[in-house]
Amino acid sequence: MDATVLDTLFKTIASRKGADPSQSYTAKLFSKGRGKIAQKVGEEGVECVIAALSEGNEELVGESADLFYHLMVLWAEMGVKPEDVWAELAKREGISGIVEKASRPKE
Ligand SMILES: N=c1c2ncn([C@@H]3O[C@H](COP(=O)(O)OP(=O)(O)OP(=O)(O)O)[C@@H](O)[C@H]3O)c2ncn1[C@@H]1O[C@H](COP(=O)(O)O)[C@@H](O)[C@H]1O
Repeated sequence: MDATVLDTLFKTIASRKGADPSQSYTAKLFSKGRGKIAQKVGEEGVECVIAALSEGNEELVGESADLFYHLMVLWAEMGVKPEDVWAELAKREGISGIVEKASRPKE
């Protein structure tokens, strides 16, 4: 993942808070609120699944970009910073998902 591209995108997204919704798609999303933004993240996730199962790599790349964009709008809406997510990923580096799952407390 190229975190620089994502960090730049996040700064652009954050700069759209309070901007004119008729001039900026991001500002339009912010004006619609958290529910709509979260819904868009879900839709783009489903579109990634459809691209992978019924379309092809080109479509998957496009839908993945849509997903990242909408997810970052959700982070900005919620006050989550990209560094928070990068730090969480860095914390997991070298820890196998299988080992992590086995270490969870039994419910
Ligand atoms: N990366 C993106 C990006 N990816 C996807 N989209 C928009 O996301 C929308 C997704 O398409 P859909 O068909 O799901 O949307 P829709 O049907 O219009 O949406 P709804 O009716 O469901 O609300 C399209 O309008 C895309 O243009 C994006 N819009 C903006 N960006 C980035 O954000 C920057 C700022 O954009 P503005 O806020 O518009 O200036 C841009 O320069 C880009 O870098």
